[in-house]
Amino acid sequence: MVGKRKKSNNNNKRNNNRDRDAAAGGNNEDGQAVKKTRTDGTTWDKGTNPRTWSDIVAKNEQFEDYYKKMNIITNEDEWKQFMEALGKPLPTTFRINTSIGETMTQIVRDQLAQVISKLPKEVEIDGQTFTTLSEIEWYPDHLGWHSSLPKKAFRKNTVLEEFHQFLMHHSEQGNLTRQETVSMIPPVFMDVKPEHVVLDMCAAPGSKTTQLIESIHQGLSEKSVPTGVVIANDVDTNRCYMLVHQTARLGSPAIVITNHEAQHFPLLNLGAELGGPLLFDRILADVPCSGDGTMRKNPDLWARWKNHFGSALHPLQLQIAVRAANLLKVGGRMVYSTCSLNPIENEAVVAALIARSEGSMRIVDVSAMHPALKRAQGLHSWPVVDKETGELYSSWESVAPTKKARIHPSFFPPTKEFAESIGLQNCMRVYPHLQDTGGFFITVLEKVSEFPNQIGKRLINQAAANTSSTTTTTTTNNTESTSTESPVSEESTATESPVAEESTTTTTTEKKEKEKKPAYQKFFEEPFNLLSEQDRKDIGQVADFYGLNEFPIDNLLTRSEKSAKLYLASKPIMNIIKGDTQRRLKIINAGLKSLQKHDGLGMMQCPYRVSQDAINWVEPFMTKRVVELSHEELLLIIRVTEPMFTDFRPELTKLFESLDPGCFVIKITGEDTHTRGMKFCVWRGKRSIHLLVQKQEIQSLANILKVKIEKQKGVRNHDDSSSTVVTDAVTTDNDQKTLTTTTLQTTAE
Ligand SMILES: C[S@@+](CC[C@H](N)C(=O)[O-])C[C@H]1O[C@@H](n2cnc3c(N)ncnc32)[C@H](O)[C@@H]1O
Repeated sequence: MVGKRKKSNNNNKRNNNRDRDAAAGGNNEDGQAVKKTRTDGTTWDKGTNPRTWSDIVAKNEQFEDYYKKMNIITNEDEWKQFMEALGKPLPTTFRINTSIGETMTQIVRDQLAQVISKLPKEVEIDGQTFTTLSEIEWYPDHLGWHSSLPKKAFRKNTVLEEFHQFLMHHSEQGNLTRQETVSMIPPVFMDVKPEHVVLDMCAAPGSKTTQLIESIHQGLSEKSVPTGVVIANDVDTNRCYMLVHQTARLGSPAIVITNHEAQHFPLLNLGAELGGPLLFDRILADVPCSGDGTMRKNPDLWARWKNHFGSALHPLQLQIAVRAANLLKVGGRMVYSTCSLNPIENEAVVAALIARSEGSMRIVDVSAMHPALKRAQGLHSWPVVDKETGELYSSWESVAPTKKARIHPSFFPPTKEFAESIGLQNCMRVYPHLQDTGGFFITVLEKVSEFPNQIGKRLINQAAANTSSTTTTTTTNNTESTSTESPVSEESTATESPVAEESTTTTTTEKKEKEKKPAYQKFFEEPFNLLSEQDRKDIGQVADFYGLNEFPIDNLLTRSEKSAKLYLASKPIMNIIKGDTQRRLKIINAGLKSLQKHDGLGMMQCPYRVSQDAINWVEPFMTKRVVELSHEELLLIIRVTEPMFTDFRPELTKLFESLDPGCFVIKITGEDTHTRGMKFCVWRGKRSIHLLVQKQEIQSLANILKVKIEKQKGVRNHDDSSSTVVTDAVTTDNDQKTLTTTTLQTTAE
């Protein structure tokens, strides 16, 4: 009898997992992507024929029936507008990145203004009128933009083509991010300050992460290192490498990329001297969801959408939300968001989290923030639909006992009184027809006191006692405290959820299955380390060579024994590396590769070159080897690839001759809005120079500056042998970009 029940429980669990994976749509059980992406950003399921919008029938009766029953929109006319908007492709939207520094941001703004001045307001294509470019009204500081032009329009005339080039070039350079409007919403409600310690729990592919990093970079002076950090986490290792790629474009010393299940994200004890347990000022829980708010971007979802997708993911979503609440500092803010319209993935999770928090979490009323953002209120009630029969349940009590394994009490709405008391209406629902976007759900929450059964409670109290005590010197040793109060053991009691409850009935076979770890759990990244004595000596040499007088050497990390690469990292990252002595945090990448060794070049005075990704952080500290060039001189370097010293004006020829061989930095001066303020790492060879920038980026630069790159003449290499050696031995920058776009498998650095 018992055995039978176990078997049925296990079957239920397997079915639940299968449902969850189907609902999440993005990954199979091994964490591998089962979706493919077209060049226009839309996706299709692997193994099926890729289809475009013209083949899509934007209709699914089950979908319409379900959401009518859910009463998400009660007005019949509005419902029609909603369905009509859902059945159209998404407009192109983007935002200008501010983390590239004030000068570059202004340059991009100026160029955008130039593009806009040439663009007609509207264009007609095949009898239809499209707005070329308009501002996203609610997005702060005129940084968000919206174009309803279809892709094919860009090829129709030269002005639009120019706009297209602008978009392509600046996204590649990391100066702007193409991102769906609704996806920009959660970070702007997080109110991230530069000194904050932020966790993005389900971060890949990372568009919101980049916004969070921008807030950390906000208002920094040129000669500084950020004081905060964003830890961007994802369970899927391959998607973590997408994060590496996405965040590399921004070049931030304030980023850590980790690979954990968000629901088990470790609470690190950094030791008394480093502040004790690592809790967060801000957490984004942009959880895996059924994604039916993205049907405009992923039209294939129309054909496969099922009414049980939402309930399949609810347990995991709740576990992640509970973990987030535990990891948040008291007084800290978290945002829970999904790109789903389903109340079971949305209000139900928020209500269950608050109920479980026993008053320690509250929903923040943000209706006065960003008033131009059109939004609907959170729902107070909804029915739960039986997957097989379509029957509607209004309460858990009315569910047949045989169904109770799959239908959890937390799927149901709370009582009217509870919903009102917690202000469930303050959750935000963004519908496609409100401002021509996808669909999204966002709730801002605040932690007002410790969570019941708060994980790491003793460590937290101890840290609080340490900070308030001015007389006692603490002797708590990091390893001791972890062994006396292991956050791991607390995790299991803290994450109560239907999924966790089910796992108590695991059979031996299942245990064995579990032991065969899925691919995403294998972890073989090289750890990050503090600098050794030898490294510090080498840095002395580097500092002399580049005149790095006040460079923050204490903010450097290495990764391999050879210390081939030095990473600039903000203080909270340094604290994590120092304090996480047991290496519990599975770090894929941390900080920003700033200096890189060029092995095999014994004749070089300085073993390190500056990395192009970090140029904005390193150059302000350089008192030597920075050369100002004009716009025309940059064009020459791009066109000729390896110009000789003598190709430049006499002063420059002399200057290049007087530099020791190795890396130096050029800064572009003058009034040209395309290039003013740009900085590049350049190699000084024996008689010629060349950019230490990835080929692809040089090509994109050439496109926007309308320069034709000349084929390199072989003879030049013979003339200038050192430059040939240099070209072979010194790879251009952004190794990580090449890595992520090609194999996505090896160690990312
Ligand atoms: C909605 S997407 C996140 C989008 C992302 N925040 C952005 O703005 O680009 C959900 C992500 O959650 C990840 N994920 C799924 N289950 C997870 C888990 N248990 N823990 C952490 N991440 C998970 C998926 O791999 C996916 O990358």
